[in-house]
Amino acid sequence: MDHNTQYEPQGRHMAPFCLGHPSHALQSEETICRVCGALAAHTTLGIYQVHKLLGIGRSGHAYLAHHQRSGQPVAIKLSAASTANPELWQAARREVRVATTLRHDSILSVFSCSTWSPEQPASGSGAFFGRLDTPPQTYLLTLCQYIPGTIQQFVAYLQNKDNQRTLYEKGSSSAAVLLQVLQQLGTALEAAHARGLNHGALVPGNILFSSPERAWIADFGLARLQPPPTPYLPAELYRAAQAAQQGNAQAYWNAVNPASDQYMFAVLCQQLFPQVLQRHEYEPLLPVLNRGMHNKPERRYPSLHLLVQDLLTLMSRSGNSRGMQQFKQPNMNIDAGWSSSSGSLSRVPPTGPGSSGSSHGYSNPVTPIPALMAGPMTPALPATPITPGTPLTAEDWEKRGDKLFTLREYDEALKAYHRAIEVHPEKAHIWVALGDTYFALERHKEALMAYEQAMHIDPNDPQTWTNRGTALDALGRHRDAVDCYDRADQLRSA
Ligand SMILES: Nc1ncnc2c1ncn2[C@@H]1O[C@H](COP(=O)(O)OP(=O)(O)OP(=O)(O)O)[C@@H](O)[C@H]1O
Repeated sequence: MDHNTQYEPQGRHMAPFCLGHPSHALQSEETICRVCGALAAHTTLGIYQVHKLLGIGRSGHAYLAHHQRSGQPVAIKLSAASTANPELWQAARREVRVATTLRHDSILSVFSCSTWSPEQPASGSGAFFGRLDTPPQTYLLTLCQYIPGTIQQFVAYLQNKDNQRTLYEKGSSSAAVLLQVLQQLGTALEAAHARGLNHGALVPGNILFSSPERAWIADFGLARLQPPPTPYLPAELYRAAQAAQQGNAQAYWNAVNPASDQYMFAVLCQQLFPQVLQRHEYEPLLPVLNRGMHNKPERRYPSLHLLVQDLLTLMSRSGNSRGMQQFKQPNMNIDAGWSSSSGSLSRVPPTGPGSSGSSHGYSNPVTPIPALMAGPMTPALPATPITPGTPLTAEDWEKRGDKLFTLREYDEALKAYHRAIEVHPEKAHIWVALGDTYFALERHKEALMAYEQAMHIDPNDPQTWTNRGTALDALGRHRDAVDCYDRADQLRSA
């Protein structure tokens, strides 16, 4: 039975009907359709009114909703209770928060992740966010950034002859745009891996586009709740996926890792290339993808950015290098650019000793595939533990804080950031880092105070507003939180 993602009701005073199938009749008080499980049109969830079904994924429905006062669009996802157990939900919520604290340009922002039950009053108080006591008929409700473009639209854009001509006139090409997007996705995944986060289901529905040149990965923390279908599932996860299908979702949750994300990324590339590139453009790239999809995880690339780097180098070398020169600029070097000039991520430190002087620049030669195939996987986190030393400068303390945060040693990270702040109380970004750390420890009041201190120093940083909103959400102050998100949006679009 096909569901309906096209229908967007116009009037506000129509008889209630199901957003999934307008023909399904609903009683006036019904919020969820008893036939297909979709929400009724115009359902109000707190201060948002649901307008349209965006799609149905493995674990639930995604909707477009609007903030009732400002009209700001958001995406709301509802996953039914049967998709995960409460402990896993808690873990998912933690991961969602950590993913949001990454503040990566290509990781979808999640505003809140909580529970909702249709029996609760659905309008007015904003009290739809429940606690995780998981009563029956509870849904995991995720409120996140709405990103209108799909991967299908992206492909259609690059296939369009007029667009190809326009890109050509600008000195670019479909290949260059595709690679730019793959690079964004690659850096997002790498940033997540560096924080110990694995995605777990890089399926097309989880790749969104705010413009043809700007891609986002959705559902960090949520995607892992359910295994993806073939061809995205790597062989090493079959058993865990089977266990998940038999009710042990934890098995899949625990089994995903950076190498399995790399596999799925390579599968996505394999699907995209023939649709966007000429055969002579993508054939030289297939060995790279084959390595990314190797049956043995240890034979894949040590990290995803090496895979992207090889794609990039090979594409630049092929006859069709129009628009590729941009990727050779120094700030596209993943390691060197991640913390500052690429603007992609503000707080992810280099992931290993010596990585700041990295040799992973895109202008480097192709990684020799056979030579590395036999090598062990490079761990995403520093192999050597951080030994207590005597850092001399505030910058050292800050770096130490970053590293400890990456290692999830939040208590120690707190100490390090406090030391950095003692010297540099005027640096807003350290207060934000401190706030993120308190947040990771679920010390929400202190997180809020740290974010507010950062805002006092720099009131115009949209990310600080978003983080403050997340802390307020966690403290149950949902209306204040939404005001923060609104302000963040205003600042971003200013
Ligand atoms: N934040 C968002 N903004 C805009 N559209 C979205 C957003 N999130 C999801 N969608 C749309 O809704 C559809 C369903 O999303 P959902 O997350 O439920 O499943 P999926 O991503 O397609 O698959 P999966 O469950 O395997 O992750 C997506 O395919 C996408 O088109």
